[in-house]
Amino acid sequence: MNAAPLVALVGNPNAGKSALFNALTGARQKVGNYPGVTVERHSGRLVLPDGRPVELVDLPGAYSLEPSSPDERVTRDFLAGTQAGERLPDALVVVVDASNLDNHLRFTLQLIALGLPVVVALNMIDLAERDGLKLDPERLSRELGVPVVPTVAVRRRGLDELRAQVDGVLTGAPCAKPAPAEAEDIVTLQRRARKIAALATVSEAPVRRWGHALDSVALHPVSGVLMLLAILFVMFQTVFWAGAAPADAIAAGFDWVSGVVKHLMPDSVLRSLITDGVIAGVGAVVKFLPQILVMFFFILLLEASGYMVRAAFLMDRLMAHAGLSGRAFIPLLSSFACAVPGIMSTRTIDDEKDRLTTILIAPLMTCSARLPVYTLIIGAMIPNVRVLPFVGLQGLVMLGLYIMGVVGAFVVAVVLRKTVTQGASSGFMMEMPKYQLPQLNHLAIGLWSRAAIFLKRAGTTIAFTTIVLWAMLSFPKPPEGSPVSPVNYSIAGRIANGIEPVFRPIGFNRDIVLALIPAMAAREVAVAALGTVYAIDESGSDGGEAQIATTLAKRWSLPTALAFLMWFVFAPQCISTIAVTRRETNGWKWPAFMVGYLFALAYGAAGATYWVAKFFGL
Ligand SMILES: Nc1nc2c(ncn2[C@@H]2O[C@H](COP(=O)(O)OP(=O)(O)OP(=O)(O)O)[C@@H](O)[C@H]2O)c(=O)[nH]1
Ligand SMILES: [Mg+2]
Repeated sequence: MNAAPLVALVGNPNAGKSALFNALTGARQKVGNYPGVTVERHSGRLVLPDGRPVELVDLPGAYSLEPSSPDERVTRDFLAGTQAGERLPDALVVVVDASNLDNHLRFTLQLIALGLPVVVALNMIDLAERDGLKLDPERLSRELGVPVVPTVAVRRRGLDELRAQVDGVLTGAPCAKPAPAEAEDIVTLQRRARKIAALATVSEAPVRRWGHALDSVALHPVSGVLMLLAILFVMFQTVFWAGAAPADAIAAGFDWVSGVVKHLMPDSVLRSLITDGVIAGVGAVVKFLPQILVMFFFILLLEASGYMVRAAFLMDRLMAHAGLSGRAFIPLLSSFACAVPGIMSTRTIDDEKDRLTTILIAPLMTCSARLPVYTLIIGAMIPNVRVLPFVGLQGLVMLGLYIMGVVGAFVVAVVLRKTVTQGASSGFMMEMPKYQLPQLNHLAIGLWSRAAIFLKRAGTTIAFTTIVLWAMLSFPKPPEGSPVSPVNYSIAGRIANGIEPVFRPIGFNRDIVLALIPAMAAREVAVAALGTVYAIDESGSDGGEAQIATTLAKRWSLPTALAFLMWFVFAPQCISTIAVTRRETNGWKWPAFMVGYLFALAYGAAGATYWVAKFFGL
């Protein structure tokens, strides 16, 4: 006798399902396990107003029907009727948090579209009222097309009404089912949820209202993308505008130290090591600390204010076009700081192919190590002019390079998804956080830790590589009166001259080849290397660090500089990234593939840039 209808409690995590389950079933509960997984199955007996029993199951909370954990998978399978040993439920009680309505309605809409009889428990009404939010349950019921019962699970409020409505949907003639909606993408779903939530809202406190008003701009497919671009635009303009003066001050400081050392020490190999090697190399990199901090200030600000997750929502549709999971957004976003943590955080993507695609394109996100390279070349080669009153050309070029990386990543993802990592992508569900004023001390701590990481790199990897490079650039010394320059005579110079023909077709000169090889240790080393090369090469002149830019402008043509920038957009110039890819993919196959395709891309893009620029007579 298995006559008792089966009803499931379902909803977002923390909606109050278990509280409601306890209130509805009291002591009549059973705890078991779903076969094959360590997920508990809670069921109990609910008694309808006329005394008939119903089996009530409390499902694990989920954000969507696309599972990202074993718990969510149980919920999905249960609702699809494919969970082993379970039958399809006869009705659902969807529990939503009234104070967080638009977020929770998203899943509700998906659940209603399943076509099972549904009653919505509008739970936590007490918290909503405390927050100054007044809702109209009848209006909500009309918009959703299902009964809505306000409840306060912890105070046992609304339980009788809920039982009556469950009875109603179980016994009532099966109403015309809503046409099972097409699997909607997250942005559309979110927009519908927000609209319904707005219609069901009678009044709300001003703070909540502003948040909603902001969201209607920030999440709109057109105005939202414009807003995102505007924010990025301001960010890059500020990097140049606010970073330039302190950068010059730091460079002047290193020059001063170098001058003092030159004054105190007689001309010797040791003095050259200190001034041309360590000070010129490390100084060339440390100079970019202000710019990096400005950039991280923006990123931390956007994260802390609650905007970043919204940007993720906005990007989801685009990501889906590229065959990427929305979950790839956060790893890709952190790759803007550094691809290493970005690649490690792909562990949250449970589909293997999704994850692999994300790992393979993560190095295309412009990491902060490229910033010194970009800033140096742009500062030296792109005129500091205003295109419009507030729009500097240098900032625009920088934004362009970042966009180039992103566009490149999308194109690569599309290609990979059609070839080596075929498969479908899954959607993205997350709770939308409230907008918040960022806390200054959190920002300060965040900035401090970035600065520490950067300076530590400058003091270790970069200093070490620079010293090795200095040695290879300084020895052997040309004999007195030799017409060959010291750099060309050195080991490094000879190696670079040997490799240079490979890069000549894409417009690279020997200096670039010299900079690229040690830059495999860390991208910033390219800047340090140029600093050291020019310090040794121009040792006749004062050779100060601030002069790299002048030397560059003198020695490089604009097409060469642009090709060099392009190279850095695409090239896998970083050993740590390759190492972490090997670790995360358990083998050499994928890192080898990644390095191969990125070098090919970099070579092609740099070459194309060089020749197009030459063609236009730049
Ligand atoms: N003020 C108030 N608190 C509630 C209400 N319903 C539940 N809570 C509290 O909200 C918290 C989360 O409730 P749960 O019942 O554990 O939520 P859940 O939906 O089962 O969460 P998961 O099992 O994680 O999906 C608990 O601390 C409850 O006491 C309510 O109506 N009003
Ligand atoms: Mg629970």
